[in-house]
Amino acid sequence: RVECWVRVKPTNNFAQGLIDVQDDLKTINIQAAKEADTSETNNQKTSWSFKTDGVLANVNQQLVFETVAKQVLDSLLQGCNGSIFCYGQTGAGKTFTMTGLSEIFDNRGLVPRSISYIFNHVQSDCQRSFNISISYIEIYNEVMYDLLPHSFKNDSRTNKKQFEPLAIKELDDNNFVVKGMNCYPVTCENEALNLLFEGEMNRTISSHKMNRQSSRSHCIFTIYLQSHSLVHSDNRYMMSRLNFVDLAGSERIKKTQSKGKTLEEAGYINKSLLYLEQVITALTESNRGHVPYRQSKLTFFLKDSIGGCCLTRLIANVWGEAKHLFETVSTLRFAMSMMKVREQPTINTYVDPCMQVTLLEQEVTRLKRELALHDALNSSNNNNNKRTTNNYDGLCEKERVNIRQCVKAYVEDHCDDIEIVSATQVKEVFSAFKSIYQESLKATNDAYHSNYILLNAHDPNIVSMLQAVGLLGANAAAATSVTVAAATAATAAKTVAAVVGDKKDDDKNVKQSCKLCGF
Ligand SMILES: Nc1ncnc2c1ncn2[C@@H]1O[C@H](COP(=O)(O)OP(=O)(O)OP(=O)(O)O)[C@@H](O)[C@H]1O
Repeated sequence: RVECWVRVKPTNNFAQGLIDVQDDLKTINIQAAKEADTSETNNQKTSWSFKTDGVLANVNQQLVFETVAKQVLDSLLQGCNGSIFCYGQTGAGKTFTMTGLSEIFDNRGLVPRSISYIFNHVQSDCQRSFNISISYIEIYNEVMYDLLPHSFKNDSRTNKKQFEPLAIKELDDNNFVVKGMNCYPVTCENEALNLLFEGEMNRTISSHKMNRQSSRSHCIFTIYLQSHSLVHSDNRYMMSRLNFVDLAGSERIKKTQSKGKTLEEAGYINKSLLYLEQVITALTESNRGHVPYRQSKLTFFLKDSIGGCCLTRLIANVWGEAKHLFETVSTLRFAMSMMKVREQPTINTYVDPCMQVTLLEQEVTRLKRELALHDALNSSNNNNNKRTTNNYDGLCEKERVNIRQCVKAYVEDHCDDIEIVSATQVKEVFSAFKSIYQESLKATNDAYHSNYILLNAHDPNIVSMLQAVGLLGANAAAATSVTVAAATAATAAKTVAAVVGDKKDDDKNVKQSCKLCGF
């Protein structure tokens, strides 16, 4: 299931006694006080208990990264899709968690830390090669924009009209593309960070009573990874992507006192968050077939990014003051729904079409060669070029034994032909010849060594002894190589065979020689 973590924004007015984080650092109990603004939560209910995956209170950005993002990143590098959401009321710290503060290095958020983590990993991985690219979009007032349009280098945001709205085009039930969305390849951490900062500049931000720099849109920063093995030359590759979803904050108009444009924005924000909630609810209902993804751009875009095959994490940002108790309860309720969404991350493996073509071409060439040989063999066997069913796979054990028996029969002169119908068989026949030859060579050598010993023909004593017994002529001493085999000492050598140059002694001579030598 989807994991949900609660991040509590530091405040001097923490609602002590109303919000109680248990020792397990997972359970949050909330008790509404009379004076707290809880009128809209539930008329009857005044206490709640929420069991989450963990509460991150008074923790630094690094710990949030390690707790929430690391596992998703490792899985991304393995080829699984992932999503990290920040959800919560306006001003609760979503953007701080996601992007952080660029002025202070230690305050950088999940996105820059993740970029750094990914590049560290890919640069030290000698097993795979990676291609990384980045896109950054926002959904503002139910219209989708590219925060990194082609002209972004010379064009900072002053007016939304400068940006072309993007449209989602459905390819089939499971796939869609965002027409016109740019996806930039990046080769190092700095390139990726530059894109993040460029996109940040283009985000729609307004000021209201609860946040001077309130994001008025849902922003989705996506890192795409494609990787090939450097070790195995196969045609498969992996593709995965990770969405960092910084949702616009839900807000109560009464509190933010939004007017005019900000009021209109708040309407869109609240409505799209409601649609997101409906999607989450539908995903948790086991027998519900239809999930209303199409109700908003946000849910449509995130269709395959909430649970399912995608490893999903939610950070529920809360502002733990008594006056925000209603929003805290509502954020935690959303987290509870999200925790019911099931997930089963899967590795996205694809076949590289170019490599597939190369491999198939190689296979065709091999088969053509095989076929040509097959035809040649058939025509020489007077088969009128008629092709028989051919097996291009390796031979089975039975076929190998058969071929070996045929070759043996051929070598021992029991037959005149070996029937061959494929190149695989030719290979096997050669291999059978080789092994039969080696076996017979070994058998001959073994027999020779068990019956004879070798004498050194350069040893003058041996030479003069052989001359004395008449096995060598006087001039033969100059022979470059003399091999004399004598019967083993153990059996007192009954036989001596001597070969001097091309002179061969017959058995009778040998026997006489042995006697003379005293063998
Ligand atoms: N954990 C934190 N530590 C320090 N400052 C924080 C923390 N969380 C939030 N803040 C500060 O609170 C203010 C509001 O945070 P932020 O803009 O991230 O909220 P938000 O949830 O994104 O709001 P909105 O939905 O309106 O965009 C910022 O000045 C931010 O620096």
